[in-house]
Amino acid sequence: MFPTPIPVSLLTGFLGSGKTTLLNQLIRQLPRSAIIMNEFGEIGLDHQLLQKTDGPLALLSGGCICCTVVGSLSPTLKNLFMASSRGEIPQFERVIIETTGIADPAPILDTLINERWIAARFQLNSVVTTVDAVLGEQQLDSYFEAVKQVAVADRLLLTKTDLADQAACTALQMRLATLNPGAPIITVQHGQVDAALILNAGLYDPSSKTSDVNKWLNASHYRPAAATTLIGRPRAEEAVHDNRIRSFSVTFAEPLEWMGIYAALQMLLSFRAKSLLRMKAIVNLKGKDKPTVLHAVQHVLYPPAELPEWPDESRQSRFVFIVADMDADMVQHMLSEFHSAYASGQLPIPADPAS
Ligand SMILES: Nc1nc2c(ncn2[C@@H]2O[C@H](COP(=O)(O)OP(=O)(O)OP(=O)(O)O)[C@@H](O)[C@H]2O)c(=O)[nH]1
Repeated sequence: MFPTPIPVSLLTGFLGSGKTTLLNQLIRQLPRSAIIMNEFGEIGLDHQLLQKTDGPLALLSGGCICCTVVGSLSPTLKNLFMASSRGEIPQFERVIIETTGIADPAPILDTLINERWIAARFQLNSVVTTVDAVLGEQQLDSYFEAVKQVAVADRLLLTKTDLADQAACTALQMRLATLNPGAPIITVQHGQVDAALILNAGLYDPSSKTSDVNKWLNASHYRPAAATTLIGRPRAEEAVHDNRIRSFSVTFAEPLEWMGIYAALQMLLSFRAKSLLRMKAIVNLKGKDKPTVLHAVQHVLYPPAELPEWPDESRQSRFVFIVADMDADMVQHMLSEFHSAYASGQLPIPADPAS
């Protein structure tokens, strides 16, 4: 038996958008946090901007955490855990990973989910993305990485609002809400924010020790797949990256065949991993009274988890997707066709479909 996994929050956001400033505020409120900072250069500087913290601090220097140094994340987490268990460093109750400004969160999540030793002890709790109120528009226009960081966030923090005019802030907020309708947008100045508002965005809230699936899924904020052919603001030249992103929901009234859903998701994850930025779902599976929750990021599908009860009266299966360069109709079609093929016996169900 392992103890409750330690929550891990991923702090991302474009270069200079205020990640370290925010981190300084967070560690004041959450002194028992272990901090992992990823810096591009061989000699990192960012950590020198970090104020003194009571918790342990680890640096991943010399490359980006999502590519060159991704292999270092797992030993770093292991070392922190073991050193804390042996009493060599202070005990910590959460981990905050600050990525470089252009990191892709998927490989980081891959480490957290697919390495068994790590997955038994750590659990992703939130992806927080900072967006610069002054330069954010321009960065979203120029860099698809910035758009993806917004699209995968659980919480969006609009920083430097003291420097931007109100109209620009409002326009940027509308753009962010279009790119990621499910993530609350919180405005911050000099990183000042209540940590409780931005951390604990995962399905399981370690502070209250409860799951709030409706809050996590936020399905009502997403348009149905059929209504998403044209979303967002008009297709201006400079918003070309935004036009590649689609967010939508897919619902099913009838209980679903797990093997069909699993096969459809595996196809998407295997062949369109780069396009599947994020998927969350609460699913009514045939033969099960309780709901199953699913969560995927690019090629990574979290292990399905059964919830103790339905969050409301509805027994519909609800999926929300955030995708890039992928057609909402195609996704809906695949889920529906694979479900039907297995439900009707066209495709045989293996003896133990969950394995
Ligand atoms: N005026 C103002 N300045 C801010 C605010 N937030 C951050 N800054 C400043 O913006 C600059 C960049 O902030 P950082 O926190 O270092 O940004 P970062 O995202 O960690 O930067 P990289 O690690 O280089 O990607 C610093 O000079 C901060 O003091 C804010 O809300 N208002």
